[in-house]
Amino acid sequence: MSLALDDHEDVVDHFRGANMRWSKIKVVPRATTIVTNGPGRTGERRMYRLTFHRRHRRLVEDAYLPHVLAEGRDAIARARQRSLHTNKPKDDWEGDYDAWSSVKFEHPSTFSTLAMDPTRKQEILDDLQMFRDSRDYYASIGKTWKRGYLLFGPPGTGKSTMIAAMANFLDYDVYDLELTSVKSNTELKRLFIRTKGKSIIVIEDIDCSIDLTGKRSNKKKTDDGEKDKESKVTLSGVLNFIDGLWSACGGERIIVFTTNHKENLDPALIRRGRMDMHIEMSYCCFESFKVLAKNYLGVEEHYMFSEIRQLLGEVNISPADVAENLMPRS
Ligand SMILES: Nc1ncnc2c1ncn2[C@@H]1O[C@H](COP(=O)(O)OP(=O)(O)OP(=O)(O)O)[C@@H](O)[C@H]1O
Repeated sequence: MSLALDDHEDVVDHFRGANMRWSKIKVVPRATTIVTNGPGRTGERRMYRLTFHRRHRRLVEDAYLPHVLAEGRDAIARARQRSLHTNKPKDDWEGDYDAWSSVKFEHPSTFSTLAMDPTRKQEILDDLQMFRDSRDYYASIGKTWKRGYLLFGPPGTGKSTMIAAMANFLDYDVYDLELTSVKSNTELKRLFIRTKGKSIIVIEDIDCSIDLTGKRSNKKKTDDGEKDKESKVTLSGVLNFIDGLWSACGGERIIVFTTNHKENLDPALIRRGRMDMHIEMSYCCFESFKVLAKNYLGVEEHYMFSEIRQLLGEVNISPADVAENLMPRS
């Protein structure tokens, strides 16, 4: 729902026993000079006027205006249509503004459907919450408002699912950066500059995208088996991307790397300050199993649970494999 006021229309808001009257007014400058703000505009300004009894002045300054601003921010966030962006190959760009293609972000994963150790889950939630609420703190210590998370663990343990849960929790957009289709550090920089705040920038399987000598990995081969000679994103390009450039682009961005092999990554890439929190996604423990059983079967207690607990202590099985087995079979 959106509300608007017509010119000279009034609306009264009741706040803690006080009446707050909002009206929309037009102000035409008295100066003879005509200021044009675009076609047909003559410098006329429209604004909202708030009228209240003088005895409510402190209430308005200390409580009502902060309340209105917070409500406004929430309304904008609620109305915001979130997007999942993926980078296009450079040849398809019609300019930098066209570097990303976007679709509606509609992943259903949340922290309550995410199966992992509950204590660790709470730590991550607290960390994200703290990040989101720390704009003033980052400004006061002179650091850019950004945070890096490294998600590592075997396939099917929920790294992508965690990213979706983070985006849903924070109400952020997701930029899924496919590094293997970026041809140079300059292109990487241009892609980055086109990202917006309130977003999570994701590089999945980072170890498969660049190698530790700073050259591109040889994963991507041309048809005749030759290495793709055009690929020139380097480790230092990625390091610049993570820290050097942030300051140019404002804040409220999270960057997430995922990998199945943390041990293969250059320590420079994942040191604290770049990847602030390292999160291990591991095989299914009993606590994770209970979340999956509840999600998939609606079962919270079962006579087989003690046997399952024992089995999960003995074998490594990913949450993806457990989930697959909990799906109804035809
Ligand atoms: N921890 C988890 N909690 C809930 N569901 C999970 C979890 N892990 C895996 N799943 C289920 O398994 C599917 C695959 O998991 P996901 O893609 O998140 O794993 P991944 O660790 O990113 O795997 P890969 O390393 O192969 O990319 C998900 O769509 C989800 O349904």
